[in-house]
Amino acid sequence: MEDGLALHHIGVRFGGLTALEDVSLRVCPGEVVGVIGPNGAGKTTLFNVVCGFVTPQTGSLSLDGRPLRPRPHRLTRLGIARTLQGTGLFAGLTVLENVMAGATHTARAGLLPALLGLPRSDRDERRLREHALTVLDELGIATHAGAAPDTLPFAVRQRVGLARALAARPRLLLLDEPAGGLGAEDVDALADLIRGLPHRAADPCAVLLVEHHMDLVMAVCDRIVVLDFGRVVAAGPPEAVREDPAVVDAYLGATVEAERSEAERRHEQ
Ligand SMILES: Nc1ncnc2c1ncn2[C@@H]1O[C@H](COP(=O)(O)OP(=O)(O)OP(=O)(O)O)[C@@H](O)[C@H]1O
Repeated sequence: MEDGLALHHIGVRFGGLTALEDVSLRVCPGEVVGVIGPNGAGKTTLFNVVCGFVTPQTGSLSLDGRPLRPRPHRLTRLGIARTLQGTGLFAGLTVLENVMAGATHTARAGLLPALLGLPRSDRDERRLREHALTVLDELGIATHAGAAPDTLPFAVRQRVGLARALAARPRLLLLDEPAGGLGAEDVDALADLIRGLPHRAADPCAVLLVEHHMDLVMAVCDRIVVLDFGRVVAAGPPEAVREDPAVVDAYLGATVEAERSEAERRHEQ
């Protein structure tokens, strides 16, 4: 039995442009797997393939060894949840309601009983509310349960987005640039949180992390896949990937170069 998510030889073209070519990767239960690469390397396209926003022209996906054809609205039923860049929270709902919205598919009663206010939906709602509060508590933001998201600092809103995804009790969480817009201290706290996700006592979940932030990826991932021009140029544990000449060339080299130019620019000022 092949547990977890696997991408097999995925290829995506947009007109004449090859966004992904022959990309294979696997995320097993208990793992945090990172996808990094320079701008335009194909990270977002890969994320969109797993979410079902982009259908690859070649290759296939599987979940626990069974063929997977992801559709964005069916992901949570497959045990997959995602966060997107930014927080994407509903402004008209409280923090708690936003998190409950992440788990509505687990409610046994359908929408109609809920609209009619029938007793079974009351029970469902109580269950959802309790679970949402537990997740908010786990993420250290339960005190904000009654707040409107747009009154909260970005780092808290970002956690609410994460809580909403976790409320769906996923076995696999897809994170798209979760460090975007966070300060160094918040990135450290996020790293601790991500590292713990596969080891949660209730609802442990593996993580696929697509991220620019090199320090975060190096700190939390068991394995890293490096893309460049849509191809996998390196894959392995962080310490091996960090040393890989292809990575230094494709990604770290570019970063070091950019940092050096920035330092020189500051020095000249
Ligand atoms: N919908 C689209 N139509 C046409 N080209 C696209 C589309 N989406 C992505 N591309 C192109 O595919 C390539 C890969 O883009 P992608 O956004 O996946 O890279 P990325 O690694 O996420 O980059 P970044 O770090 O800048 O977000 C790029 O050349 C991009 O311009």
